[in-house]
Amino acid sequence: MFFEVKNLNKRYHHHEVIHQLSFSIHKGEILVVLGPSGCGKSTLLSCINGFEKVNGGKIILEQQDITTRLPEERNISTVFQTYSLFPNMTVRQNLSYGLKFKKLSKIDSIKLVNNMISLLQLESIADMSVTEISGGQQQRVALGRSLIVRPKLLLLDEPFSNLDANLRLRLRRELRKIQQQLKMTMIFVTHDQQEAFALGDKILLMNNGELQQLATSPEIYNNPANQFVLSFVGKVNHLGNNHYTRPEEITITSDPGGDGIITQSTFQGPTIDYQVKLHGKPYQVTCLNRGQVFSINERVTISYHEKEL
Ligand SMILES: Nc1ncnc2c1ncn2[C@@H]1O[C@H](COP(=O)(O)OP(=O)(O)OP(=O)(O)O)[C@@H](O)[C@H]1O
Repeated sequence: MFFEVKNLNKRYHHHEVIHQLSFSIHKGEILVVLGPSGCGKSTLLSCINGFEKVNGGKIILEQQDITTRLPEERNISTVFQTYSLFPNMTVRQNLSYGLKFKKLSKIDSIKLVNNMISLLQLESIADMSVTEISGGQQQRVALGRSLIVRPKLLLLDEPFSNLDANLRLRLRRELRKIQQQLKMTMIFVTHDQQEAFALGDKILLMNNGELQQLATSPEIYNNPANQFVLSFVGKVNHLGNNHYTRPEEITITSDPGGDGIITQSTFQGPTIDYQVKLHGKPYQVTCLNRGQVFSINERVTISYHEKEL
């Protein structure tokens, strides 16, 4: 296995933030760490990159135990939410900064910087100060600065959360492409489910410092391991005794004699969200918008398959 975390424990004073966490990653994979605010995602990254000491367990990179190594001796790079670029330098100078410690010839350094500029499409802003470029461009430079030193493992801590929705989407796609081109192994932290589903080869879902499920996006969504996972990813209608159905698994049919009644309707464009009341119980329903729109107070019948945890 390329990278392994075994029985990791981390405490701040007496507060245990990570408890017996174990997982592994293949080379060239993106693992997305997903979980609610405060569940320990950033702390996990800090233990992996060595900014924080662990209280138990092992961290192994390419069969080498790196648990107690200094951050600069781990061959791991981190991209943060705040870009932390050098404000008095140009894009090119920011990119070349990390290479100073690499004992490369000047020509090789220039070549690597130029390659990174073209990989990240930064040609038109390469000689501008980083204070003069947009947030999306700054984040691309921060990514480039981490990639240029060719770490064995790249950690990304909510790198796109300061950017608007469209830019996030674009950078997510670009990151995926670059990751595949460079065959880079990455751990990407987010609390955004859509981002996790779109990016992760695997998703590690955490709560209160404990692993809840480690699986692909479809597995997590379609076969949640427990109640926490079921409720954390997507919407759900709980039917009692660990039975449930997802809103998109319910079909509505217009029926003047039906027992269901439409009580809420939210038009989303490609989909429409309804609340249907049936025998006093509200059901969340998501329908593909195929032209039929149900009205509030319209009588309907609903049908669905129950699933069991
Ligand atoms: N340096 C620290 N000293 C003491 N407690 C800390 C420290 N850093 C984090 N914590 C606590 O550890 C817990 C986990 O924090 P962490 O930042 O890892 O969570 P997170 O999942 O990354 O949250 P978010 O999504 O909000 O960034 C929180 O209860 C936090 O208050």
